Amino acid sequence: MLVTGIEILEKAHKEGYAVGAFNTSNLEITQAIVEAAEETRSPVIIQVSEGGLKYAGIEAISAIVRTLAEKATVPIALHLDHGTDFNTIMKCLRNGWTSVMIDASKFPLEENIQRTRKIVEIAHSMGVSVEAEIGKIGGTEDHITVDEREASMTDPEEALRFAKETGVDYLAIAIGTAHGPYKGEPKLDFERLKRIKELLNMPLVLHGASGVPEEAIKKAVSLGINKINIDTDVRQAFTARLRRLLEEDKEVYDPRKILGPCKEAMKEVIKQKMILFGSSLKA
Ligand SMILES: O=C(COP(=O)(O)O)N(O)CCCCOP(=O)(O)O
Ligand code: NA
Ligand SMILES: [Zn+2]
Repeated sequence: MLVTGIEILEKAHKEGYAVGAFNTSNLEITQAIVEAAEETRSPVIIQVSEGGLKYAGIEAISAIVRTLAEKATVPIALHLDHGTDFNTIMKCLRNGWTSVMIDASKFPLEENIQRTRKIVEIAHSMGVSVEAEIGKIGGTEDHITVDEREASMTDPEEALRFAKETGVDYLAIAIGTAHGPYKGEPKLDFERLKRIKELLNMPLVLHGASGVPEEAIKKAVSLGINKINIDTDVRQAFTARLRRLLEEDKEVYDPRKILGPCKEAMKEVIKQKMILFGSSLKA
């Protein structure tokens, strides 16, 4: 069933587990996420980035996700990932999204608070939950120095003020992860996470979780992460299966015979994540 993000994440926060938030931009990825959630009995957040909306068209991808989510027997939220454009966020709200992220983290704190509060007021008036970001979660391609990385991490006291002044439902924090594949091993600042959770006592979001070792994920969940964003690992599962399939079968030409196995490969990766995050059997 289609539910709001806070319905899923409030329970995860109270019971101390995390829920996967997986990006989609087409039918097969959406099917892989929903089937993985059904087979592991997990709640799940299906999210679309602004790039994904451009690729699929907001009406089409909204119809695919909402149709599959409403038929599913596990709770599913439809979430806008990294919403930066006001009109795009409003379009998602008009298209039945049940959760939106306003990512104003590139602005100074005061402006991030103003922009976030505005979206919270509108979304809450429509019964939709809101995620925001404080601190900067870059991409692994960003060439930043160690001090810059340190400076980009979330300041716990600022996070407390941000949460209080915006009314946001769940907060994306920067504790050392980055979008995209990692070159070395990411080092998460667990002390910082622990402090933020103690101060805020609300659902917290980890971006850039693909490529983070399982032990670090488990520790982050034990310290209070409740929503975990995964995109790169699913993309890589799709592409690895595709390459192998075309290598092994030079004759195949039916997209269903190509996309079908790729969907299965993505589903297996997603199921493993759901079990790792502790969301299996929580639906
Ligand atoms: O935090 C994450 C995922 O992080 P990951 O890369 O570690 O999986 N996300 O928020 C997903 C980012 C998706 C970006 O999509 P576009 O390419 O369409 O802009
Ligand atoms: Na990553
Ligand atoms: Zn992200």
